[in-house]
Amino acid sequence: MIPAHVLLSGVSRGFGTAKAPTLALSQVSLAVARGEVVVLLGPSGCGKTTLLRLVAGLIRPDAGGVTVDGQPPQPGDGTAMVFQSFRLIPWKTARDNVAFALPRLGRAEARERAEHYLSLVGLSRFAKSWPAQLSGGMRQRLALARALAAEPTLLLMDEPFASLDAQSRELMQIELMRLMAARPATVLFVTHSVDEALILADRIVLMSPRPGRIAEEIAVPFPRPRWNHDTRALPDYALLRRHLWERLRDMVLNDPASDFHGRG
Ligand SMILES: Nc1ncnc2c1ncn2[C@@H]1O[C@H](COP(=O)(O)OP(=O)(O)OP(=O)(O)O)[C@@H](O)[C@H]1O
Repeated sequence: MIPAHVLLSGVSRGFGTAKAPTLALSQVSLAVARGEVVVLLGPSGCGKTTLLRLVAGLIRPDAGGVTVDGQPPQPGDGTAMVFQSFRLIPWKTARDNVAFALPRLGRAEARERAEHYLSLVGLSRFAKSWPAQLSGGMRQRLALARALAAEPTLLLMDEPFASLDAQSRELMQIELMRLMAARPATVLFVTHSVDEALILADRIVLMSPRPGRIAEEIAVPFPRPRWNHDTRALPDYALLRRHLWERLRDMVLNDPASDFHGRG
């Protein structure tokens, strides 16, 4: 059997105080193969970000185990993260934002690598621009270039396209798929969007809240590459979309902590 790249075994993680505890994740087990794109889909508070932070080595589980390449994860270590808030350094140019993320390289080599990745995301002309001079979509491309420039084997993406307009979001999804086809990495991608999950994932992990658990895992059968035909026109797309949407809706309507509890 091929060993998993990322492995969570019976992981539980809580926050808060003894009087007001929150069980963010309860008994979560998940194996992610090398090069697989797994999308974590679920309503607010189901522990998606907590799961990513555990895999990044930013926090430790209270119970159970997390390994990356068979070892407890350490921040850095071949793993890159991309967030919804771009987390760019405002006083550095686009090129230097990317180069800054490559501290192990010499200055000239880091700049050269930065320029290469800026060209891959179509930002060569903006290498000397400040983040404030870029549109939202361009800033997210810059954040993606910065993550990819470290040439990670594991990419952790926390709602990276959520703040983009609909058109930029679709273009970024295609961009990500193209980049992953050229230089494969294992990807754990968090989203609230059913369509984003269906377009990007090899496998969708549907999570339910309070406590965060895996409710269902779905292998996404659509052929790749998915950018050169209309995946959404496939009959199975509508079926899967409806199934996921109904499950998410039911989770939200049945969650006493949700504003939508009991409606519908
Ligand atoms: N640092 C923290 N301190 C206290 N509670 C936390 C902390 N991090 C997460 N939680 C709680 O754990 C639960 C899961 O949070 P998490 O952010 O992982 O969920 P999520 O699925 O990513 O949510 P969203 O989709 O809204 O980002 C929530 O109830 C949250 O309030």
